[in-house]
Amino acid sequence: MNPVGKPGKQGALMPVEQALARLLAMAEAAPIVERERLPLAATEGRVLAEALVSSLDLPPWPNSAMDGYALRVEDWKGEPLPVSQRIFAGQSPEPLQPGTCARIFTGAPVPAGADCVEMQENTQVQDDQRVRFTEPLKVGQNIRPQGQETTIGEQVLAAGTRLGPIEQGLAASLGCAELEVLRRVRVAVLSTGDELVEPGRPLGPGQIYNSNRVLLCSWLKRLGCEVLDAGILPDDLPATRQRLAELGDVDLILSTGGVSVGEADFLGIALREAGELALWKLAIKPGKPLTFGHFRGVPVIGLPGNPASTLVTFALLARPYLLRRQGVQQVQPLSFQVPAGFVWPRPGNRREYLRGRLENGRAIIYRNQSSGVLRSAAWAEGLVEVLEGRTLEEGDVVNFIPLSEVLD
Ligand SMILES: Nc1nc2c(c(=O)[nH]1)N[C@H]1C(S)=C(S)[C@@H](COP(=O)(O)OP(=O)(O)OC[C@H]3O[C@@H](n4cnc5c(N)ncnc54)[C@H](O)[C@@H]3O)O[C@H]1N2
Ligand code: MOO
Ligand SMILES: [Mg+2]
Repeated sequence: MNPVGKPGKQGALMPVEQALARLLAMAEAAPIVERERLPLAATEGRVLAEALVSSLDLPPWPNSAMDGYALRVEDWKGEPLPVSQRIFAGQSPEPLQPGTCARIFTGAPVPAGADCVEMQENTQVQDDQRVRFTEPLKVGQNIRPQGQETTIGEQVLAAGTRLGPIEQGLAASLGCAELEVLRRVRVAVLSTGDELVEPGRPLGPGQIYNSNRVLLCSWLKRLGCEVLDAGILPDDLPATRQRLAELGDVDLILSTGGVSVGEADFLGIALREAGELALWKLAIKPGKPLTFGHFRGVPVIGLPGNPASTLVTFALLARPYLLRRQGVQQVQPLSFQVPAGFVWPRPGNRREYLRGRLENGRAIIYRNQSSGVLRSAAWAEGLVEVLEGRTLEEGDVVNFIPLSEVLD
């Protein structure tokens, strides 16, 4: 049952669902609970700490959905009705005089005594300014009743809701100037690898530029996290231990590289020796050596260093973990089924997440699916999921996960 193998051993691969379920359970066991009260405009991307309960009826009073005339349907007997008042949005009308109608505009309160609004296009105004109604009238028509959207005391948003423009707009419509949100998740980002050089510096022999660092830091910020950029860590066991210990005051250490079985892969070893390793080696491609554990009680996710592996495992595993730490329930990206526009002749023992896009309603994939090729993801619109053990003919149905679903 325990999937965690020893370095160098080809242990059993853990299915992706099982790994995700374990990660989410561990996230739930370490929830972020500290809160802060923020001005509404500053809550974008944050998570509600408590349910948002309406303190008013919305709309607060019946109001007109149209520009036209308010009347009591019973009063219309075929004889034109005189106009007894004009009501604009923002005004407070008098009760409607029996036997009359009121000129009314969209959003204006419907006067007491009126039970119908007719749009002006279905009326004729006589020379004497009385109004004739040209279509049948119905009680309630074009009136937005009090509390139609929300009534006092109703829960409008649940705790754990991520706040975006729509939720902020909804909170504003209820008059909330501030919201109680969870504090940001603090994530330390570590790039491991002796070969890494930051962009802007010359490349020496054997060196490559560090792309994972900016990719993850930007992505985490979009997810509302507080990012501690912990720079590059050399491939060295004592240095790895020391750096992990230094990064204590965070909710998560997120590193890339150094999790496979090479002689310069030290993250997993440091966790095994001085920490605790909970997950290692998943049936996912790219991303097999994904590592999860704790170092002195601090959760550590070690994403595989290949840039496309970093991207896929962050999207499908680390992102849900981070969101669930904040109590977010909807952590899995929405996806849909499309016919494959490619052939997949050889079944794999890992679930593949191919970088693909849609063309004429079919999923096509980037020509080079190497986990080192980040360009595949820049070209792609989504991840095409190919299950373990499957082959595909053109037209077979595959699951497509839009990248836009995981980027924030
Ligand atoms: N004998 C085996 N070798 C490997 C296996 C295996 O099962 N047996 N698994 C392979 C798989 S799958 C993956 S994925 C990689 C993962 O390796 P690590 O996570 O240990 O990462 P590194 O070895 O440190 O680096 C891999 C690759 O990625 C480049 N890299 C690393 N960090 C960055 C960065 N910040 N920016 C850009 N590129 C980065 C690095 O230079 C390597 O090319 O292991 C396979 N090996
Ligand atoms: O699983 Mo690795 O990410 O194939 O390259
Ligand atoms: Mg390695």
